[in-house]
Amino acid sequence: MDWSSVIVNDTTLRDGEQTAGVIFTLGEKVAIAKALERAGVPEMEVGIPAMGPEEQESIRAVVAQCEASRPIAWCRMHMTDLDAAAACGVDMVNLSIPVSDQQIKGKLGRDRGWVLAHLETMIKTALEKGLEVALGGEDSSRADPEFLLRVIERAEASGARRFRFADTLGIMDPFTTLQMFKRLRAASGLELEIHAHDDLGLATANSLGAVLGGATHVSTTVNGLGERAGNAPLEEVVMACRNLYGRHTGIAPMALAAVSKLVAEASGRPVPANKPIVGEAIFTHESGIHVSGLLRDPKNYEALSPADLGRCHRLVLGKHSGVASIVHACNALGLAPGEAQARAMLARVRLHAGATKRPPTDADLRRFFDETRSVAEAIETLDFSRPPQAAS
Ligand SMILES: CC(=O)SCCNC(=O)CCNC(=O)[C@H](O)C(C)(C)COP(=O)(O)OP(=O)(O)OC[C@H]1O[C@@H](n2cnc3c(N)ncnc32)[C@H](O)[C@@H]1OP(=O)(O)O
Ligand SMILES: O=C(O)CCC(=O)C(=O)O
Repeated sequence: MDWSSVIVNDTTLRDGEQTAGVIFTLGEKVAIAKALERAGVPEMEVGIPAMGPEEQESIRAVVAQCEASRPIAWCRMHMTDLDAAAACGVDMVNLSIPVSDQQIKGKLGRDRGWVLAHLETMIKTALEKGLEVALGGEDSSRADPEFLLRVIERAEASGARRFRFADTLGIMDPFTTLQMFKRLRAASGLELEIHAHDDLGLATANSLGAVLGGATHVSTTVNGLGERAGNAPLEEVVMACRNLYGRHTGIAPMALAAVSKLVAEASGRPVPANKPIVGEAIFTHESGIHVSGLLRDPKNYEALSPADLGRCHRLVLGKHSGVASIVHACNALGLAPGEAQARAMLARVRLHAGATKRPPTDADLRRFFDETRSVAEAIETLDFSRPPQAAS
């Protein structure tokens, strides 16, 4: 295993499209796949062949354009699903099976013995059809860990190359995920993938826990699309693996913004302004102390390098600005207020922000400059060494 890298399996086109109300046209699917491939995403889940001819057509179209990325189809434990996948031209499937007692009994009406026997039959059949197999353990986080180990052992003996641990309901935390993956890693030589959902806002953290515990692969979706609260966002996983652990994904940070924009438009799910990595406002600063610190040295308030992402810092004026912000904004307009005038302008900026909830425009700032010039001049000529005169 190469512990300096992590392999991303992006499932925007499968779990991402399962977001309620989201649907990609064939053209959008191909465009997203191309963008992911250009960005350096090595694997992508491209859809569910069992859904029928239309889905199969779009899978074939995506497969046809994949050169560097490996397309993977999602299948249930049905022969017909495998046949449909093979007909789509993929050479690898994620063959999914519930592994928690809750779902084995409550969803499939089966028992553990059936799961072990059936996964063996299905993996062997897939291999005979020329399909490599990742066994997807649906609801792994609610499974009995001892049974999970038996599932993985049987999958390995049957010829699967990977086991995917799905936290289907997003109920894990990073610490238990780390321990779980250490245990699975110690027990098996298979590739191990984490598929994390974000119901508790922990999908990225749990994916990192899995990576530290020995996961070789991580499922992601662009902008964190996916069932309910979504999956681990591609952009967060890539940047956190790189910046925190020096683990490379081969995915270009510079490409993340464009992929995010494309998926936001195609999905009709806008990206919140403060969304980590790709949000429009993540490098925008208003607070006086931060702006003053940034102007002295950007490293004072830089979690990520905006340049790595093809971005730059943006400074705006508002209620929380300080004098340094005002002077900087004025200088950019060729204006040079002294300290007293800058303080007078700051009062105007705060009034403006309170009244409009917007930063001042350049024209507003020029007006504040003109309006405060005489006040500032008057203040600057005051002689504070003389006691104030009593009113007559
Ligand atoms: C956790 C996940 O994200 S799993 C992926 C979920 N994604 C989707 O469901 C999106 C696409 N789904 C579909 O288009 C449809 O549900 C289809 C084509 C897969 C199946 O459609 P239908 O035949 O109408 O079945 P329906 O959706 O009503 O029920 C699902 C069936 O799959 C079965 N099933 C669920 N998981 C599995 C599995 N891993 N292996 C085998 N069968 C399974 C269910 O038991 C149920 O079977 P039944 O109808 O014989 O009782
Ligand atoms: O089949 C799998 O590997 C996982 C399916 C899935 O999307 C999930 O359980 O959340």
